[in-house]
Amino acid sequence: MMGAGKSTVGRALAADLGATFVDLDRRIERMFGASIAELFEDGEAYFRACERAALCSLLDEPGFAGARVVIATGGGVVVDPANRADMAGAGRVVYLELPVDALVARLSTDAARAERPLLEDRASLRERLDQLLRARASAYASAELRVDARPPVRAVVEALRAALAA
Ligand SMILES: Nc1ncnc2c1ncn2[C@@H]1O[C@H](COP(=O)(O)OP(=O)(O)O)[C@@H](O)[C@H]1O
Ligand SMILES: O=C(O)C1=C[C@@H](OP(=O)(O)O)[C@@H](O)[C@H](O)C1
Ligand SMILES: [Mg+2]
Repeated sequence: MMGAGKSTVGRALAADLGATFVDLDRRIERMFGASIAELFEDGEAYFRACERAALCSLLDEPGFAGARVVIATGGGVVVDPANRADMAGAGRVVYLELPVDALVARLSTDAARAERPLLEDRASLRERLDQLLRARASAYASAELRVDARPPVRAVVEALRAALAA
């Protein structure tokens, strides 16, 4: 989910593993020459199409198969079943799990919400996150691995490494 720490933890994990790090949101922005917020101005469906195109282009890159790559996706990538299938086929998919209270705490700044149009203009951040978590529960449950995202970044990275090595 947004705010769980995918971008932060993913970058640190990649550095530890000597792997390439890709933040899919940044790749979408480069590919389409627009910010996430700008892409959402044409509607969520348009953003999802851009997101799918960016994921496919990454997974189809020559040399991707067998490369050491850590990808932090956006939290909504799993809404499209085709993305779920492609990610499961391409690598190990990890769900970073965080209770809604902690998500609210991490997403309460204006900057965090400006980068995440789905959370803008909502009276209650908690209600919106609860609603999205309910809608996405089965998609998140389909991940191969689930890691507790509450501890400090370093501890989450270590837990990820242990889960991936098991
Ligand atoms: N383990 C953590 N403990 C405390 N704060 C964290 C942790 N992981 C990430 N954060 C903070 O939470 C916010 C959201 O993190 P981010 O990596 O952007 O999440 P995501 O990519 O899943 O939306 C950032 O301010 C980040 O510094
Ligand atoms: O969960 C979502 O639908 C989204 C998550 C965001 O990424 P983060 O999960 O990195 O915040 C970004 O892709 C977009 O705002 C939509
Ligand atoms: Mg992110």
